[in-house]
Amino acid sequence: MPSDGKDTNSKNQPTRKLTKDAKSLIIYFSRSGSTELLASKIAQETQADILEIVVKDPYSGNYQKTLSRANSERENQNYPELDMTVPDLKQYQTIYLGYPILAMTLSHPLTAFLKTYGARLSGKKIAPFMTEGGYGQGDSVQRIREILQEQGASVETITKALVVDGNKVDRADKRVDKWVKQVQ
Ligand SMILES: Cc1cc2nc3c(=O)[nH]c(=O)nc-3n(C[C@H](O)[C@H](O)[C@H](O)COP(=O)(O)O)c2cc1C
Repeated sequence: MPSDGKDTNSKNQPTRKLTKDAKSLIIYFSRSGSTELLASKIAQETQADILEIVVKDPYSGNYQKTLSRANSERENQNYPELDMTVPDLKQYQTIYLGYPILAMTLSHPLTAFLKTYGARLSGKKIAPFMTEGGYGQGDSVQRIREILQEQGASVETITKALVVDGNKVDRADKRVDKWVKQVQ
């Protein structure tokens, strides 16, 4: 599995663009910036608002430490505490949900977000997108569905997911364009 090195997105200011009129919102978590780059491409195509998920205790820049933490969070179902405020989301019809695959599954900040705010996504079109290191989407979309159901959110529409290799996001424009058109 490729290491993504020392970098960590937690040192950047969280991205947050919430307007009065947008009908779509991109909600994403990114540890080392690849999912963030993909989210910015989707934002360019859709003019959607953007809400970055921020955790209180950021993941380490070290691959092994992050892997241990992600494994332990999964095994103990002990998901990270978030450090953000979330609006009521009523104005949005489509929610693009973005995350990296960490330890074969949905990143746990996304899990925490859905477990806390999932009910606010009820009745909306959910469009999952992710970056990964070559092992694919794992059970992540299934997890999104399960958690939303647990939260009592109605989940008729989860679109086909966009899955992009984290090292190839800069070359993914055509795929992003095609996927966004399918979602809309
Ligand atoms: C701790 C850790 C675990 C990972 N586990 C997987 C995995 O199970 N499957 C996979 O395809 N990629 C895995 N990756 C690769 C990431 O999904 C990939 O680097 C992703 O683009 C990172 O996104 P980000 O830069 O937005 O944080 C892992 C990366 C890290 C750091």
